[in-house]
Amino acid sequence: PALLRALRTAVLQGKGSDVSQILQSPLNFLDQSLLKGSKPYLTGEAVSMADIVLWGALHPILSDSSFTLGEHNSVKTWFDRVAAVHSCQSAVQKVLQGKGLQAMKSYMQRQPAPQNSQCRDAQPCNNNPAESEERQHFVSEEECEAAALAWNKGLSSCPAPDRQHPILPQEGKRNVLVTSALPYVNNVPHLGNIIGCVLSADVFSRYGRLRGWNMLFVCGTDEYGTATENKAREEGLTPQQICDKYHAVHSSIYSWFQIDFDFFGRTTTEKQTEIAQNIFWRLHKHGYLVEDTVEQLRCENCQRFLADRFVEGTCPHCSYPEARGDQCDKCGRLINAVELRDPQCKVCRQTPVIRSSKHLFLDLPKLESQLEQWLEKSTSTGDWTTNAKQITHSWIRDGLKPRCITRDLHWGTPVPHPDFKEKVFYVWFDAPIGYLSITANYTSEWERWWKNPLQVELYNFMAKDNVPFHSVVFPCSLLGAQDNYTLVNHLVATEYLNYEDTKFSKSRGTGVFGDMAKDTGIPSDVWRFYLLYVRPEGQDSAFSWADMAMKNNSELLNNLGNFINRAGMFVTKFFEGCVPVMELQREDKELLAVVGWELQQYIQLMDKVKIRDALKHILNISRHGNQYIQVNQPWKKIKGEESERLRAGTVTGVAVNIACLLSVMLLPYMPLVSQIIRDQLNAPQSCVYTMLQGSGTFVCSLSAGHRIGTVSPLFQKLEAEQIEALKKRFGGQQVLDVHDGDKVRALKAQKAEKDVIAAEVSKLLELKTQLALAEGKNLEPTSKKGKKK
Ligand SMILES: Nc1ncnc2c1ncn2[C@@H]1O[C@H](COP(=O)(O)OP(=O)(O)OP(=O)(O)O)[C@@H](O)[C@H]1O
Ligand SMILES: N[C@@H](CCS)C(=O)O
Repeated sequence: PALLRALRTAVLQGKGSDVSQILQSPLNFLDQSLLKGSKPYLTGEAVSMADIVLWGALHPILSDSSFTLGEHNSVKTWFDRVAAVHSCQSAVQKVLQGKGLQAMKSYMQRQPAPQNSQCRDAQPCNNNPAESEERQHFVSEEECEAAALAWNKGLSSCPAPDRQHPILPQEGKRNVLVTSALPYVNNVPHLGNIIGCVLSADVFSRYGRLRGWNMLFVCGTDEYGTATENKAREEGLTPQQICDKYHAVHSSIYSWFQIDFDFFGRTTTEKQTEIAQNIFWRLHKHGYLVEDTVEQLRCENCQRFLADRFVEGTCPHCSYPEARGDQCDKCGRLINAVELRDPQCKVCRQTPVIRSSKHLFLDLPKLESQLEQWLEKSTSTGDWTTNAKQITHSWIRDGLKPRCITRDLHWGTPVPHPDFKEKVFYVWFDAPIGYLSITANYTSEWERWWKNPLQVELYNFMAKDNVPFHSVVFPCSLLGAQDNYTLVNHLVATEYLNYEDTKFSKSRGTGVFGDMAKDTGIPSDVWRFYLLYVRPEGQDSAFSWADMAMKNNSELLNNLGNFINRAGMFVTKFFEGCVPVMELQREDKELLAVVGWELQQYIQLMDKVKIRDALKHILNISRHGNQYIQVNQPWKKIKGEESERLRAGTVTGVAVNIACLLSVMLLPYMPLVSQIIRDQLNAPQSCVYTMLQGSGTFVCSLSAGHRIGTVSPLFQKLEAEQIEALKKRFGGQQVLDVHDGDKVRALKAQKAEKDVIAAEVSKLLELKTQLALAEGKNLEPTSKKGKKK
């Protein structure tokens, strides 16, 4: 980063004279390293890759006549030595073509402008090896002293917040109600579903608890509607059986991912019927429901109206050929099923016909001005993600239309109106009411959360496709019901996580699914870490096996794990397991200030639910820590004279305290690893609640004399072959699983025609062959085992 700044200043701004100052600190560091190493090259007696890379990077600046190396004699000698290498000389010719620094101009113009201005122009800039061009905080004398003062205060006796159920809003507390979108109960959740809703909400809830807020985190399965009816048909089970089966599947996957709900419920309950019908009658009473006759698709073969997910066809907006009857997966637009081009019944693939039926509509246009008033307040005072604001804005801009809230189905909350008694509520009218009914199943005092907007702050977590239902349709239901409901204050929507190069899809079986993650043998904390590292914040992102291995090996193993393990091992090996006496020098105080600054950035970002960005600051801290250990070399100093041993002690003590801080910051992301670190360090429980208070303070939590526990490595390397094997094993299996386990069995259970079953069996065999080929297995002739002669 310092070099990029120097180049920018010299090449684009023509301020060559500022370059020495910008590069001073990294060049000091390099000079000292060369001096200490007393070797001709960076890593030893022979020129290495490190020499070539660093020399090549520095060459344009250092070889420019306007720049003088001043006191940096070791750098100068080294630089000239590498420059004498023949291939380096020819590379210089080829790249700079005799134009010197100006040859870099077009390259520099293509580089993004630095975004973070922590390190102001003309100030010395430390080199931060983080991936981005992010700058380290430049530390003043006052900041160093303030950091040392704060550190010396140590832990306060902050009491652990109680988490006694039922959790209810409390006077004088920040009462935070967190929901994550209720996943449909029609299949096993994939990694996209997990990061999009439950995992993000979990991280924020855990963080809120550490901040001492009074948090309630509720979620549950969304069980009504065509998704369930379809699945029941496919599996030859009743909708209730499907709900019971997949509710258990979801619960067990979330518990493996350590999603710490206060309550995980479901929507098929009496409370749901009671509350949904109550809201319905209130809307009816206040005149926000209108009747209309609508044209609907009906499959004469199946003898049913084809609502929502029972029908597929070409999207009238973007021509995506597999759009559903309620929403297009590609453009995200909501669709009226009769508008689909070439519609097909999803069950029998016949073309449906159009029939009319009488329905009830939520009168959104009548609620529009109330909605806009509320939206203006909520979006300006709360933390709505940019996509949430944009999607909502585009809905309002296009003008609201009445929305049908009833369906001709069986599996749903019954519409209580006598003229519509054959119908049920549309799942998107019903599902968000699930948040209320699930809370009601948790505590009879649920209204203290849900009818208490002055005392409660509501955060809704979801992915982008769910936004309009949470920002427009559901708020309109609640506003129209006029019962002082708590409306969303912070709508947090992710973009999509893609699988390698394609979209995750439950119904299409693409991607890695929750149950597979468990079978990989990779710990759930590592899955959490990687998903949060690539959380689609601001733009779509992608899960990639190779990238997961790389992040595990570089960030977790080499950076974070390495630092924490080394810090603990030094205490164990050199100080008999007791934290040594620390006498802080300027360099240590500077580190305390830098770490404190990273901690404050983390808190500011987490407060704004920038979960992915905040994680980078944890990794920055361990990078600073590694550098600090590397420069100070306590393993050497411990063998020196008294003053050196004291120095080794200070460095070890500071490092192990940073490790303790890291365990606290990591808790929302990797709860198990966080606990293991604190167990290894035998850290006092109060450290968890002290350091994240206010704007964040890095205090000494393991003081001299503190005895730590047994230290052991935290992470394991993921080998390339292992990842390749996992990719093959899990990459495309879901299609086969669904096919194998469900379809053929269901057809047999339904006593389908022989040739229909035979067709499915042959598809299944084909898939098995493809899978075997993908796994590199030899193809055996089909076994005749068990066949009757
Ligand atoms: N790729 C994704 N990345 C992030 N969140 C997602 C992704 N796909 C779905 N979600 C979110 O997960 C939740 C469940 O979505 P849903 O059940 O529609 O999953 P799906 O894979 O799109 O299913 P299907 O393919 O059957 O439509 C919703 O909150 C949705 O916004
Ligand atoms: N079941 C919906 C969310 C309802 S809040 C979905 O999974 O998209």
